[in-house]
Amino acid sequence: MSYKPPYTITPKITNLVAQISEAIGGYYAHENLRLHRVNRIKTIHGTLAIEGNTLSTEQVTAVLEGKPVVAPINEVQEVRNALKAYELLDTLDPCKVDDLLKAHATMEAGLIDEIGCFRKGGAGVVSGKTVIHYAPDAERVPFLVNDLFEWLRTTDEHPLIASCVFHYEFEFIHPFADGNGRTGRLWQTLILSRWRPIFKNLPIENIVYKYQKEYYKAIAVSGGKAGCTPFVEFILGVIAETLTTQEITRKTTQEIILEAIARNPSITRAELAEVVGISPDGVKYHLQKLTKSGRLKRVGSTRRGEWVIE
Ligand SMILES: Nc1ncnc2c1ncn2[C@@H]1O[C@H](COP(=O)(O)OP(=O)(O)OP(=O)(O)O)[C@@H](O)[C@H]1O
Repeated sequence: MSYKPPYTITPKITNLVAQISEAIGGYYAHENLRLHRVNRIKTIHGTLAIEGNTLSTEQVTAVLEGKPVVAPINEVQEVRNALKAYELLDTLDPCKVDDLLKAHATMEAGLIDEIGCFRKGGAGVVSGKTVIHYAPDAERVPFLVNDLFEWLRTTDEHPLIASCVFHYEFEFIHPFADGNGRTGRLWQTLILSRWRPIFKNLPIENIVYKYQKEYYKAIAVSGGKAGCTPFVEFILGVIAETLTTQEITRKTTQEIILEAIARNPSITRAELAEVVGISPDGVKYHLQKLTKSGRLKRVGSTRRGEWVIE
């Protein structure tokens, strides 16, 4: 029988999925280059700071711009690698194990010997002097990872939930000698970006960093029969907070109108009012503005005609 990770859909999860889905509808999927850059820097800073990298966002920016930075050489290398790994987001297939290995090789280039391959030895997570997680034996790792990817390929779970479950299960397996946190977070972003491209631009890692203690706790209290329910709730909360607190581009009313017209050029004013959530008079005002500025043209009669986007 194929593997199914244990978790429960709680009311909190359902509510967060609804809240995030609603919020995401108001954001641009298109690239805004300045924000893309700002948010990518926040992402890289956040995901590396969780693991103890000391570079500031200014230093991460300098590395991105190819400027010299006074900092430990391996930390600068971590930043370079993470920047390259996040640049791969458009080309990686979230359901391919080979692509995971490729991402890991990029994330760990020049830092450890075992790059782009599963660990050969034991692994664990240590807090102070205490081992808080003993990862499964190395021989089992390829099978466990394959089972997890098979689940990801075939599940009809909502991507918001599936990506959190994947993230937790991945950290539990701890497939690599190092870089499990960074690669797991990258993979969740990858899965989410295939659902809504805006996720490439959302610095979720930055908010995870803000709640680093809670992130570790959510992993620690997950597991057993109850599965990763607490972790799913935690990460969905982080995504919801990212959507409300970070600088991301909101769609304007006119952009929503143009999108609706692109889908249906004969859409009526009343229908547009429904889509945008404003009055028909409000729609009229925006249609006039769009026509005046040359973005939109009416062809044919008022009743039977169509809109043409210029
Ligand atoms: N109790 C736990 N069980 C499993 N995984 C955990 C637990 N607590 C934390 N983790 C995960 O393990 C990650 C740390 O693993 P690992 O050291 O391989 O990652 P990393 O990206 O290389 O970090 P570092 O730069 O510190 O080496 C954390 O970021 C978190 O995702």
